[in-house]
Amino acid sequence: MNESLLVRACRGEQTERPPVWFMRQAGRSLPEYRKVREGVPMLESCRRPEMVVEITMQPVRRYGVDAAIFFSDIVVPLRAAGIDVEIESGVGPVVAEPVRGRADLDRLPPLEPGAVSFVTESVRGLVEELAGTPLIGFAGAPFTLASYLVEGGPSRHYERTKALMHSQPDVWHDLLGRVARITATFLRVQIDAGASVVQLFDSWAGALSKAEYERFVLPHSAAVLAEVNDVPRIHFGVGTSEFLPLMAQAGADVVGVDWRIPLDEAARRVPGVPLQGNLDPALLLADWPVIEAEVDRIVTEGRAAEGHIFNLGHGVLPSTDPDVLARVVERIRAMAG
Ligand SMILES: Cc1c2[nH]c(c1CCC(=O)O)Cc1[nH]c(c(CCC(=O)O)c1C)Cc1[nH]c(c(CCC(=O)O)c1C)Cc1[nH]c(c(C)c1CCC(=O)O)C2
Repeated sequence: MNESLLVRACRGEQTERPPVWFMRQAGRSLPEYRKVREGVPMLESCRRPEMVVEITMQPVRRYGVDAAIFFSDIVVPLRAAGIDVEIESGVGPVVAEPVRGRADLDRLPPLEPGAVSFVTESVRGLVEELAGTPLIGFAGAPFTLASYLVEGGPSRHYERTKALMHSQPDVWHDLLGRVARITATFLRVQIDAGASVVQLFDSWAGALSKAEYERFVLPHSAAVLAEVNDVPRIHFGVGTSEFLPLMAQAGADVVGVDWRIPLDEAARRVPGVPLQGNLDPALLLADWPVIEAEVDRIVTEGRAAEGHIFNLGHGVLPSTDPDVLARVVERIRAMAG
């Protein structure tokens, strides 16, 4: 497993071609996914190992990607720790009783590994089924999870979250410390069951200034990443180009880059750090010659980095044509020479 293209790129090796996988490769862009999920609520599907194995395998079978991403959700560990959270279709995570002050912190107990035994069972089943293709375990980073807990759901401006961090910093740090422990446990369970690599998703960290990230977020993401340093760690954010060095400093082996800066520019910002990215997922809806040129540009610019994992700059959009993703994989695989 250590010799998979993915793990080699994570270690900073120049590979004959970049390994390729897609964030949100398992999910609504696939008709076979919609069929399996019919009538089963999202979080319920995450608790059924057979379904998790099937959905995780679907894009691996269809595209021949170089990694599987565990089918779950960032709120699964919160729910397992006892928080009343649901995923509403077309909306995202919705928290029944948002965290607004100190009194609410008691509702965030540690996550007992036994409460996610369905994760252990799913990962074990997957590792067997994957027969050598590496499995990426994942979790939401403390900030992104806390934003849902504080706002009560998806947010445009994160105003309650920012107000809390600045007005009650002690409550904020207590909250992020608790979420970090839950996140670390969730990742540990996946690693112990056989995940080869982990990715920490700080999808909404780009809402913050560099100074806010450094003071209010970085120490907590660093605490999570320090606890899982026995496997390669990918640290991903959207809109985080202005503080890529801090994302690396938090303890990442690989930094994820969205589409806002080219990879050679990203490589200058974090010298020596392997990169993952960075095709704009919206462009997958453009004509094929446009996509082809973008794929080639990204692979070329990625050579400036110490190791490159080809991915999108954010998740696959539900309206994406799966055949287009198949062609992207085909084009990259053909580069092996
Ligand atoms: C912010 C975030 C969430 N969840 C996740 C993130 C970070 C990644 C990112 O930034 O894209 C991570 C996630 N969610 C899911 C996966 C595993 C599948 C994969 O990546 O291939 C992963 C890695 C499944 C899912 N998670 C969700 C779906 C869609 C649910 C469905 O099929 O009905 C899937 C396949 C639901 C979800 N869960 C969340 C959102 C915003 C949504 C979409 C809501 C909607 O538009 O319906 C929270």
